[in-house]
Amino acid sequence: MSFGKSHTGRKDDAVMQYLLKHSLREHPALRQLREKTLEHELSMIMVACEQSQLMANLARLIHTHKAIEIGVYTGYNALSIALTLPEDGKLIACDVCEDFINIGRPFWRLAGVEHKIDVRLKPALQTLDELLAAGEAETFDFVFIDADKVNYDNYYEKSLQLVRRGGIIAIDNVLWSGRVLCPAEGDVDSISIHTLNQKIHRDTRVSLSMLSVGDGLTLAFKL
Ligand SMILES: C[S@@+](CC[C@H](N)C(=O)[O-])C[C@H]1O[C@@H](n2cnc3c(N)ncnc32)[C@H](O)[C@@H]1O
Repeated sequence: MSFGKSHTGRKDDAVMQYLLKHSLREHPALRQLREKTLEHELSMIMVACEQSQLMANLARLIHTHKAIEIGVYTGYNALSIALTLPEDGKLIACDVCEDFINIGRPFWRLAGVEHKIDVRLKPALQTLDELLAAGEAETFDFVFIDADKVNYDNYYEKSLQLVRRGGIIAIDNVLWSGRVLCPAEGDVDSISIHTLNQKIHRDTRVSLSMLSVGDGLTLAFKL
């Protein structure tokens, strides 16, 4: 069975296969969307399924009603979060590529949660500014940051304004396949992620955990 390519070598890793076989509980629409996405040329950018399940469990734990996803791709994680939301809950789904969204939408519909996913097709920073301008500061429970890396710090700062106390900001790719250890000169993505990792470690506005799940996941809990 193939669970995706987000985790390097996961198909050949017997321990990872065991972990997935004994813990993954995918809604049928999620499984179908993952399999459909694996046919896509950029499928390596899809979130790791066990990471998505962890975030959905956390979102449910804190009774998430309003969430934001920054970087949706085909919407595997968007669907996973939407499945945890109450009937009147909302996920603001930020992306710039309609073709990606169109791959996922039929599976959101199949799962009966399409109405909970509010797609905003424009640069995510613009969407976050619009939410702030609309008076939605401190009203969100959960944010997942997973788009262009050079804007990670901007996304983090805007998310801190939008999330309530006790809310969670989850940040993907914080280990960036190990390139954060010694970013090469001019490698702006690695430098941006590493700089934010250093900043969050010192940031007294949040408590945090950095997990090695997927490509590295930081969980920042707003104090
Ligand atoms: C790593 S993928 C997201 C994976 C997704 N979270 C999942 O569940 O599989 C990154 C996405 O960010 C989007 N993106 C890149 N730059 C963006 C921007 N400035 N604003 C919004 N989305 C952006 C890309 O189109 C791509 O779909």
